Amino acid sequence: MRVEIDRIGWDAGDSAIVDDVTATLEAGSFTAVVGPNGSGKTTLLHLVAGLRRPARGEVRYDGKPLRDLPARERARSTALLEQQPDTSLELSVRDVVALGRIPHVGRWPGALDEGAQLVPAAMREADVVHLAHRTWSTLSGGERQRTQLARALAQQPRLLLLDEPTNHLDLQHQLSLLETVARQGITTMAVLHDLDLAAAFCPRIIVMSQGRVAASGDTEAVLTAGLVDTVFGVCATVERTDRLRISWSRQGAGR
Ligand SMILES: Nc1ncnc2c1ncn2[C@@H]1O[C@H](COP(=O)(O)OP(=O)(O)OP(=O)(O)O)[C@@H](O)[C@H]1O
Repeated sequence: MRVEIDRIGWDAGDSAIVDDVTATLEAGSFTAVVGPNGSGKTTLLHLVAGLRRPARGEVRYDGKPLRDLPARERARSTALLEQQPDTSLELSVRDVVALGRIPHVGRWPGALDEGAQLVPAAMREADVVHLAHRTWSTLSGGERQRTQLARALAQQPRLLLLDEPTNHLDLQHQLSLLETVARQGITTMAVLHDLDLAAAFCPRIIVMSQGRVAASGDTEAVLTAGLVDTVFGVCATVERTDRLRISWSRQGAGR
């Protein structure tokens, strides 16, 4: 799915939290959204998901204004992984993953029948097969994160929106989660704090600063040492070896 974000804005009281943001997510592309704390990344993700309605501008899915899409169609096409999924669920991991089928079948436990093939496949992809019978509330943060990814994959969305998906994950699982997402070929937008991971996995990037786009486009062109200093206030080294690498050295002068 191709997503156009066209001059969108969203306010809280008198403050513009997201302002005049324009970007395109090409079909099948993987885009990182980076920026300092409070720069509007999660709000932007929610606007693209349709959880918030822009006060200005519009979001289009394959050319159709998101506000005109029926809620069911939007729920089928878009999967959102939130930062802090609910912790009080008493469902098993397999049941949580099967919830991903609800937008398609519209009922429970039909979601489990219909997902007979897709649910285990998604669990294998996200490395949670061994947790199938564990209760959600007993999982570690990283196990929850991977279970939520399996739920999203079981949904077979056309747009995947991830809010800090590598939060809580050990290094091996950070890499495997991003590799798993990248090989799906689904249009994906992920809020990431780790610039090196964004550089390694996301060919496209949107850099947010104070609610606006500070820079966007091809990650290799956008992520320069100067930009990292200006936006994050950190001295960084950007190298192109086998891949684009970002390493920080110390606080910079930019902010
Ligand atoms: N409903 C709201 N009312 C008032 N302020 C809000 C509201 N939602 C978000 N904000 C403010 O808007 C700013 C952007 O929030 P947002 O969560 O989008 O930032 P972020 O870039 O995702 O931050 P972080 O990296 O810390 O997760 C923050 O200062 C936040 O406090």
